[in-house]
Amino acid sequence: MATRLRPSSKRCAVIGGSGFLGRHLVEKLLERGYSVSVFDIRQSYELPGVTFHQGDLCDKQALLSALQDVSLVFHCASPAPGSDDRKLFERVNVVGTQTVIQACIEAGVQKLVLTSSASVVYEGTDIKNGKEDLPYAKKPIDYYTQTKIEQEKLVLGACNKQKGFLTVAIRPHGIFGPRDPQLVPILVDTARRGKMKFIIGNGANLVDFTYVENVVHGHILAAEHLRPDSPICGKAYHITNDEPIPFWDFMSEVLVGLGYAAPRFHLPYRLVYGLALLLWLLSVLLRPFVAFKPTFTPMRVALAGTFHYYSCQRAKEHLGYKPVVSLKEGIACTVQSYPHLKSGA
Ligand SMILES: NC(=O)C1=CN([C@@H]2O[C@H](COP(=O)(O)OP(=O)(O)OC[C@H]3O[C@@H](n4cnc5c(N)ncnc54)[C@H](OP(=O)(O)O)[C@@H]3O)[C@@H](O)[C@H]2O)C=CC1
Ligand SMILES: CC(C)=CCC[C@@H](C)[C@H]1CC[C@H]2C3=C(CC[C@]12C)[C@@]1(C)CCC(=O)C[C@@H]1CC3
Repeated sequence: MATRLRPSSKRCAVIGGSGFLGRHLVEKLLERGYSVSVFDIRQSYELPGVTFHQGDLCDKQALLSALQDVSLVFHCASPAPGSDDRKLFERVNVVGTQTVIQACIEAGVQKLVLTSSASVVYEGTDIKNGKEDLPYAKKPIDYYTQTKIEQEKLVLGACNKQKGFLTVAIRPHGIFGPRDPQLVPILVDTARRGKMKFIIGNGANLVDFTYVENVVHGHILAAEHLRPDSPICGKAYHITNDEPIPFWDFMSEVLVGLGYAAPRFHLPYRLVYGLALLLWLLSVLLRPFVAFKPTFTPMRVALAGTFHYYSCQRAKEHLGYKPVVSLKEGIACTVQSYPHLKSGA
């Protein structure tokens, strides 16, 4: 019988490696001497040292060919959080994650690092310095959050020291940086349409935003600390910039950096939330006749008007985590990386 070679510990796979976070992770892994297989539904770039496998993560056979001789897997694929396609979220985040776990076990992968989200505990109300022992949201704010919860439970529950399959989850929050397809582009689009004039609430709500390189750093630390004797097996870790900032100060710094005016006029939180709820209901009721997507969804209003920042103490103690890029530096690099989004461009 042929003996299966023990996969090299420097050979890894990044599922979702064509995406924003995934690509930054791939670049850092290459810098650190790993060879990388990317598995993604699309191929968005080419890099020496990277083998691309295009496929859907619900397809176990396709996954198995990407996981050959791989000892470490990062799973950071997900549909975009802005979508409201419940079936897609369930298929990719839940069924797909079950398939990833089965494929990892069959392929002899030893470590699986999941990109979860700090929002798994967020219900639309204030969270101040939240720790990992907060219960999962009983009423998740959307299908994205609901399926991120199920996904995290599946991955952490699959950790099995006896069978040599170790898992850990990283919970970042509000990732930003060069090539982010979401935060800065949506912000600029809203500003260009003249809708970024108002501050929702009193503007004092602190929120975590995390520069993408810090998120990458947290993932690699977790992978390298994941051993049978380590306390991190089967656990979740908040990874943020550890510099909570008023939501509207962060938005204003990015806007002003790109040449747009900062929002100035205050609107009461409850009023805006009520209006957003009404608009959302209307958009659902009218969907068969007219398609319109409100900019200020109840989810965005809640994120813009409440406190949601998290403690990274556990990551500091167990992983030796410390952000490598400050918020100020992160904002400067991000603004610089979007010349085409500058006002007047
Ligand atoms: N951005 C943020 O602020 C935060 C993100 N996260 C988590 O981080 C992870 C990465 O997010 P981010 O980089 O922003 O997202 P991206 O959308 O940029 O990257 C996700 C990648 O996964 C791919 N993908 C989607 N469905 C499948 C599938 N069925 N099979 C294979 N690949 C698939 C996407 O392709 P396509 O684009 O074609 O869909 C995309 O290339 C996600 O798990 C997200 O939940 C957590 C906290 C905050
Ligand atoms: C009010 C307004 C129009 C703000 C524009 C920026 C928003 C698009 C972002 C502000 C906070 C962001 C955020 C996420 C997506 C983009 C924002 C709403 C997530 C929902 C992404 C996925 C997660 O896991 C949690 C994030 C929380 C913060």
